Amino acid sequence: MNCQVKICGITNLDDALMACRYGADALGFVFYSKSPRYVSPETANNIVAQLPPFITPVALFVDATHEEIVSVINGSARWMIQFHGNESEAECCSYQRPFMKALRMKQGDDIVALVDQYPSASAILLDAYKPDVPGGTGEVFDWSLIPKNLSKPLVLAGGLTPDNVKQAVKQVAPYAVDVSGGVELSKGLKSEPKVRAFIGGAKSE
Ligand SMILES: O=C(O)c1ccccc1N[C@@H]1O[C@H](COP(=O)(O)O)[C@@H](O)[C@H]1O
Repeated sequence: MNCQVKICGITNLDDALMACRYGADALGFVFYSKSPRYVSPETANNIVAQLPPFITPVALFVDATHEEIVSVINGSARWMIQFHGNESEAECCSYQRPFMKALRMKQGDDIVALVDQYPSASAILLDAYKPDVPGGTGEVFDWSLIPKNLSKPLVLAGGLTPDNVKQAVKQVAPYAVDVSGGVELSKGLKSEPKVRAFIGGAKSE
């Protein structure tokens, strides 16, 4: 299976084009102002306008307002949305764009039931849970907690790196992997060797 790869936390055009050159399928842009990877709608839409064809830009929000979301997605018909907060199915659907819903893995959660709350999602992203931090934590969760019978394509996230992505793809067989901190040089800036190694590792399985 060709595992899809999303490189998240893109803040500049050079990193975006570099990730595309090494085979990224999707690029994530963080519109959560408390994140060190925050990017403005103007900058992000300017980058998206210069992306090669067939690359999916993903707009990441954490409990954002309707106005914030619309101010981004109105800039391009190419946007897919990643909801990384406590958004309901009804809210996620209301933008009439393809979306994925992030769920943060806590011991004891009924993941199958949580996934089933989002029947309109194109995919479900599973990330590590850390209190008070919505994502981009760099932490890995216990992949053995992932149920085999999820009703949606799975995007695996949380603490993935060039060193563990191959094992993750082998063990979990996700539809896609998503990485932010694991391919950075510093917060918000991507490392070319790490991006190359990550995508190569994910797609070698
Ligand atoms: O990247 C961020 O700063 C971020 C902020 C708020 C919510 C989500 C965020 N990123 C997403 O978090 C996961 C895991 O990131 P990491 O690889 O562990 O750094 C991933 O889905 C990012 O898209």
